[in-house]
Amino acid sequence: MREPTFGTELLHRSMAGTDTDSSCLTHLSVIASRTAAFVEWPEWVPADLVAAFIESGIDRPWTHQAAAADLLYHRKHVALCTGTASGKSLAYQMPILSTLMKDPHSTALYLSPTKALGADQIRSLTSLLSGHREFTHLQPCAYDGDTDVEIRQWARAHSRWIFTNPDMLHIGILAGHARWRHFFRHLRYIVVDECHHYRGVFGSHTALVLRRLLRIARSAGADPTVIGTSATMAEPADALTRLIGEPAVGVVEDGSPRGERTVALWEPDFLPAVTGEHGAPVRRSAGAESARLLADFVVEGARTLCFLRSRRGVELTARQARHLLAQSAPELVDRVAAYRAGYLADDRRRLEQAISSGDLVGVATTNALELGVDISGLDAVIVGGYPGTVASFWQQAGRAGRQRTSGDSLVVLVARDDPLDTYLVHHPEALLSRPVEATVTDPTNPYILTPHLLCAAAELPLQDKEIEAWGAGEAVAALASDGMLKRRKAGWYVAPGVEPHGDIDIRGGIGGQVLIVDTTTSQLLGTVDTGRAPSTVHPGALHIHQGQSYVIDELDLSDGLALAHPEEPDWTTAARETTDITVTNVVDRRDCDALTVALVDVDVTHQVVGYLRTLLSGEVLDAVELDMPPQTLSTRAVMYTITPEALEEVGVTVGRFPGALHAAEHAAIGLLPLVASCDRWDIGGLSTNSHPDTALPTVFVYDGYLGGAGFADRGYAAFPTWIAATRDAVSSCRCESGCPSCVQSPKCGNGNHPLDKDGAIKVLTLIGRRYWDGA
Ligand SMILES: Nc1ncnc2c1ncn2[C@@H]1O[C@H](COP(=O)(O)OP(=O)(O)OP(=O)(O)O)[C@@H](O)[C@H]1O
Repeated sequence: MREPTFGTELLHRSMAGTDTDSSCLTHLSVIASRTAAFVEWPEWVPADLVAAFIESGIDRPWTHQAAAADLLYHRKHVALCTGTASGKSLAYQMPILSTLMKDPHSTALYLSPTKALGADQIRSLTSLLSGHREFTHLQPCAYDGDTDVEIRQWARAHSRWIFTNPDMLHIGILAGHARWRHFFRHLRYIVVDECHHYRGVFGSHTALVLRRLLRIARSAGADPTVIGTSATMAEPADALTRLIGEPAVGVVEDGSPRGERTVALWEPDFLPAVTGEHGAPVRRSAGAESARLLADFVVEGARTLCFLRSRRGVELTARQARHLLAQSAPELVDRVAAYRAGYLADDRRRLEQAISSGDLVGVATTNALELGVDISGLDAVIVGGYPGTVASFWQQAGRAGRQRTSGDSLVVLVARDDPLDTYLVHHPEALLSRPVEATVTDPTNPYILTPHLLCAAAELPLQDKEIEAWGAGEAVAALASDGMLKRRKAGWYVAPGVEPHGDIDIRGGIGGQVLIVDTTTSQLLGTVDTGRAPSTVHPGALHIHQGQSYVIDELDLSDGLALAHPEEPDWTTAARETTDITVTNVVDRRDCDALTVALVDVDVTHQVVGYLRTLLSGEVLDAVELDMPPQTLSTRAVMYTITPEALEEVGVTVGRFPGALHAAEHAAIGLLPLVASCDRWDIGGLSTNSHPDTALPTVFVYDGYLGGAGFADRGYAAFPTWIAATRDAVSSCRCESGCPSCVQSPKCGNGNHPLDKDGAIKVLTLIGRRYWDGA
């Protein structure tokens, strides 16, 4: 028998003497520890800098740090992909600080997807440099939405290492690059931290912002080298190459030490007396189960981070854990807290210190603490609900075991009542042995590319060879015929009066924005893009802002306003919408006799018809009807058709077509995130007995972004894997005739009716077989 590990012992102790059901544990595995591989400091690092590193506690670099640093120093773009807490910062600090010390003009730019992470990096850099007069001229400085106007001016004139994010780079730096001429002329390094974050629409926008950055730096006479870092990046060299549009070298051999990590997969049991939609059984929620584990671990003295998907989930889980502790160990109640986005930097720092010092033993958090935060001494991580990607799962898992002594840790994934989570806790290899997913980006999506072309032309005239390199010939021709771009001798210019930068929301919105306003205080709570407003901020919708709940009173799409008031109801809402699809173009197709699978361009017309109010226990409270205007989205879809004869042959009679296809569609939407790094809310679907464009039983799964964010393309490329996993998920679910863990969808426009679970298994089996037969 295997020796008990730190993790198994902790789990065992926590479960002993509680009513926790051990049958919830579906899998347990142990990832072995690893010892450090050190090398000497590269000879090009100045002695003063080596002394500063040693003083900060780093005696020698690990192998991967020196390898990546050396490549970067010698002007090769590097993708560094090594584990969490493997000291990726040192890998770029070495060459950047060395060059900045040797060449008094050179500059560097650091980009992170969040402001908080940039602030952490500056803090650790400042602490490294403090007390060394020879570094005072480096002046690292943040330049983001929180930076005061005077500091911005100062930073432009004096800072040699700017810390910013892609949003600010786009709107605040590239848009006014003339004011940054000195900085760009000497730009030697660009750090793109936490690269795996740049996926989907945000990734495509960032890829174009980076291309614009490189061309501006080059036109100013510089030739910067890029390092991209991540603990969880598939094919790192290719991923960085796609992101910056230039070849990069990968460094993946990890020389840092690692403790033993025990991973447990956990499926909460069905609740005995509760039923959901159409009488379906309901499982205990991932949040409630996570709170129970959090309280148990805290009682055992294990410092634990518990990740939840929503801010509200964070608040509720912390509250519930404290409530449980009040009964069993009241002295520990105040050692548990909630952490959510929206905290000020100082509060966040205090909280991180309280976790590091052990004053706080348990913290429930959103993914705000997932990225690169260096908190030491954590023993356990609870992942309350699969976070959507394997990459995120490992990022969250990697927050534990960061202490240098043993570094042993326990990670528990608690499944939500949803097909993907169900699948993963019963197929551990699909989570634990699968490489992290490739980041899906598509910078040639014309809806994303076109506005960036205007920005690029406004920054510097566009050259034909750049247009070719960006694959932008058609988009430029369209802009020219619309009179937005004009050709002159020096290249393409924007037409007078065109100011394109403000029209881009690089976090995903394409098109207009709806402002969400609290009518009791007139405070702006946030924005949502117009296309998504009817399904997210419809009247009656629950909206969460920084952990506070609001209920929407009114949505005015023409004025771009959603009005809300604060309220703390004990229910959540999910919009119900109907969908129509028209196929506008077949991009690729594969005919396998009775089955056709195709990648198609489509126009999707949505109409929100109501919403469902669900109690936090999972019980459905009621369904409310709504009449919202229809909206059309041009995007990409994966589509399959099956002949009626083939369906009947496998025992799905005509009367069962709608339920079988509908259930197969729901489950496939739930499982697409397995093959494309997306969230189930990024995609939608439609199934029909006979579609006007195909005259056959047809299922569509479409990308929820204008022009597509690459998710449907990925589903098409991985179609057989995706369908096989979907079939497995549905058939391994223990419910009788369909539940949220397999074929029910939280956003179904038809109230999850009709659904035929057995029919779906037959359809999915049939597709899998025909696809391979047609191979
Ligand atoms: N060569 C080294 N020897 C000892 N300690 C080191 C070494 N390099 C880095 N460290 C320490 O390891 C810790 C983690 O470093 P860092 O935060 O840079 O890791 P990371 O790889 O960026 O982590 P994540 O991916 O989780 O953000 C820091 O406390 C750092 O001081």
